[in-house]
Amino acid sequence: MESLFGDQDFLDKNSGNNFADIILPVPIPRMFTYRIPSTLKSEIQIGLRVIVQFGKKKVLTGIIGKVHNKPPQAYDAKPILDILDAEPSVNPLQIRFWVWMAEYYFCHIGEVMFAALPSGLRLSSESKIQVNPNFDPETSKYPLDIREEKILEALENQAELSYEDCEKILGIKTIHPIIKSLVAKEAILIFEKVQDKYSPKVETRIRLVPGIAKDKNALQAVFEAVQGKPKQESILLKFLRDIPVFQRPELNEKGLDKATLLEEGDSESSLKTLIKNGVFESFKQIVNRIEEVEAERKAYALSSSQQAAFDEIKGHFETKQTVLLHGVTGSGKTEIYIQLIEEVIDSGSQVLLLLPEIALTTQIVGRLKQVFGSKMGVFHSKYSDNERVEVWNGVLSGRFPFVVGVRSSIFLPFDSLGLVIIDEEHEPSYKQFDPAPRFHARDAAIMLAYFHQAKTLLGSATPSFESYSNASQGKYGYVSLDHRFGDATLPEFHLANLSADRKKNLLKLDSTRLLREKIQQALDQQQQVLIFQNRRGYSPYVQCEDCGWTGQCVQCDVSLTYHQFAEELRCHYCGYKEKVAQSCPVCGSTQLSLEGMGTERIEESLSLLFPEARLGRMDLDTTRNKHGYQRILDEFAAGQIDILVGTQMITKGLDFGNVSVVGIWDGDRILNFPDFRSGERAFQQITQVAGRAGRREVKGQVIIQSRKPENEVFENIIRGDYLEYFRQEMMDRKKYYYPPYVKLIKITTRHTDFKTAEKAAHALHHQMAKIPIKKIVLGPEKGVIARIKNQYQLESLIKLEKSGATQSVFKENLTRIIEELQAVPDFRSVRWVVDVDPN
Ligand SMILES: Nc1ncnc2c1ncn2[C@@H]1O[C@H](COP(=O)(O)OP(=O)(O)OP(=O)(O)O)[C@@H](O)[C@H]1O
Ligand SMILES: [Zn+2]
Repeated sequence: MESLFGDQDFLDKNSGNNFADIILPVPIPRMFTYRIPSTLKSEIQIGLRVIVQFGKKKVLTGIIGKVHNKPPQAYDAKPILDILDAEPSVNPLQIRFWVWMAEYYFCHIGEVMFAALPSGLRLSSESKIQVNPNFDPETSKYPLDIREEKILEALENQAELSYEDCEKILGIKTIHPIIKSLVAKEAILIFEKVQDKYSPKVETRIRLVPGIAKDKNALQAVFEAVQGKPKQESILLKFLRDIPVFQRPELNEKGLDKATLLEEGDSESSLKTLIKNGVFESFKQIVNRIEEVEAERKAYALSSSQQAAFDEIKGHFETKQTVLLHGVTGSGKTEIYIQLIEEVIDSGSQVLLLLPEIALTTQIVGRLKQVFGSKMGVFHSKYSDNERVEVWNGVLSGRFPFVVGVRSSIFLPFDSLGLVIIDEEHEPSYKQFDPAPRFHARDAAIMLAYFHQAKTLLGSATPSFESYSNASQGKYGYVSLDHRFGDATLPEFHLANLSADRKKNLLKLDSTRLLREKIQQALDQQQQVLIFQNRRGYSPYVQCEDCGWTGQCVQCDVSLTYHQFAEELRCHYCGYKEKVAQSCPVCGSTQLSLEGMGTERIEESLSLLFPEARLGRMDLDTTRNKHGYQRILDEFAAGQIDILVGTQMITKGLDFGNVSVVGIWDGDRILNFPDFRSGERAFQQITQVAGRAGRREVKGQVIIQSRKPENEVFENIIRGDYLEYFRQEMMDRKKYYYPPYVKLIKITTRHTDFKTAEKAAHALHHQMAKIPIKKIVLGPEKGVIARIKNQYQLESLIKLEKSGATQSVFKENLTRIIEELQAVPDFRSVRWVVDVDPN
């Protein structure tokens, strides 16, 4: 990858420049240029929040992206009205990264900004203000003037005010100087929506008043006074047990959290009495939401092959930015990461470790926490916004030199990354599907590392073909670990023939005899079993046996999945639900049958087949709340579940010693993915889930059920022959022009009316064909799902040669074409969604 623009624009501060490009929270493709008034010149800096006028009436808050001396050609630059903060909110490297992302993924820079900023810092077309919860008028260093006080008064009655509200309250036209001053005085915060407000977590703490804490006689007197009042006495004793005031006076200073003091059931009113009588005092303190955990162990010593891999990685880093670590499942990649991370943070640089989905990888996060303790920040997708702001601030303040996070953690305010690690780099979930920016976190992270001049390590047991081919061409360093850590060996594979079993009447509730036997053996030896099926719910189709009717979503062209627990039919695309009909809505027949197996139904079948086994299920439906996933994992780890049925959630990173059997319920379903990557994905998915078996002493066995076990993909997987499989597939990719040989761009045309969508898609196609570069334009064709949420989807696929220049020409033209089409009256409400490097 190459930088698309020069470095100097982004690195220099303002040196007599007259113009600034501002990133605004509005849907315009690029930054907008404003004039820097001479009064602000000395303060202008990249990353500062500023106030500008946009259009006739709107006043917006934006971020300075660039300063320069080129006046805009198409319009007269308006002046920047004011600067909001003394310090920039984002650093120049971040801005540079945003610009790259908007350009590469063909979206608005405002959209990137929106994805990147936690809402506490986010800007929108209607910024609002709230009281800063840390603000205390009594102790504030900065006196407020009358108008400022008026605004704060108004905020006492109303949680939030818009700029316009403020203007009305004061009866003036230009509110921004006052807002700015209030922000500078730390009296208010600017935010976007009420529910996004950042509020620090406040704890009430209790301590002995100084007169008592420093005087044994005074304390003695207190004890005498509470004699006969056992409730008060008990609180006093509890306090002194936790805080030995005379030996450790500093602990009394810090106080004891009120909740802890009262946790053994002591009464709140007795505590109040003690406070009223001048024994205790209470005070408030802002605390971290993110728990502090001390490191509990040192990194393990590496085995000799791990050490060799570690040395090779570092050797490659001498000459290459990126290295691919191809290590089979259970080879101990995580321990190698740990050593590298330690080295880099010891040298004073930052480290980012990306994981496909934190909730799905709590085990690895736990292992890292043991080693890095409170130096490590965790950036979850299930975190609340407040928690995100704390991680953001932790990176800024240096509290977290190391962050483990999901794809959006690439936007954190790093200023000196030394290393970025992307674990399970092949994972499709690294790609953001919706909304824009539709970025691939692996590719974006490589770019981010490049901007920081940092190294990137990609780790996987089943590398993506993109990365493997980059490695085989020498663009990336390549390091391989081909056996498991310790004495563990790779699992043994068996194919179980569904068709043959059916003919011989051996099939029971869709399970083959072989699978049942292997499960039984595992249960007999107190070993655990994982069953994988990539389909949640009970059954994916409800069908009328008389007329063939199937239950369809009213808004999407997909069949509804039956969920037995909820007794509902649900659409997995839009969330539509309906109660199950007792009879067919078309012919009235009551012969409705449930076709196909989802995880819910498999769990039920297994409980019938193995009544003595304890079953568990892990899928989106059982893990919706924040701790659902962890609970199931804990039960599994504690041996309270014998057979765990799950979707792709059970394929990632699980490291349990007692799993001896992995069953793949429907191997064919994995292969039948309507996509050029289906083979690659099948290889990855099956190898990964199989890799959960036999990770310690017990030998692992994997059973794949299939109607067509002779498929050669299975053969390659079973032989574990990644390279052979890669070679075969790459020949096809080359022949039919697919990545990594070409660059793909998918454009989806959406509209509620099919005819309009079709017309618009053809018009687009026609225009794109005229762009004067080498390319292949396919389509437009109905999407895999022709209609989602009442929007028809038509897809065009563009294949470009892999050169930066070609892509720029194409994207420039595409911007123009879409703008022109949007001006056509018929197409005004058509939406075009551009997806670069689609999954
Ligand atoms: N040097 C070491 N000393 C002690 N234990 C180790 C060492 N290296 C790895 N292990 C243990 O071996 C097991 C497998 O290692 P790890 O989970 O890191 O493998 P992995 O390559 O990440 O596997 P996967 O790709 O399947 O997730 C873990 O339980 C880990 O704690
Ligand atoms: Zn739907």
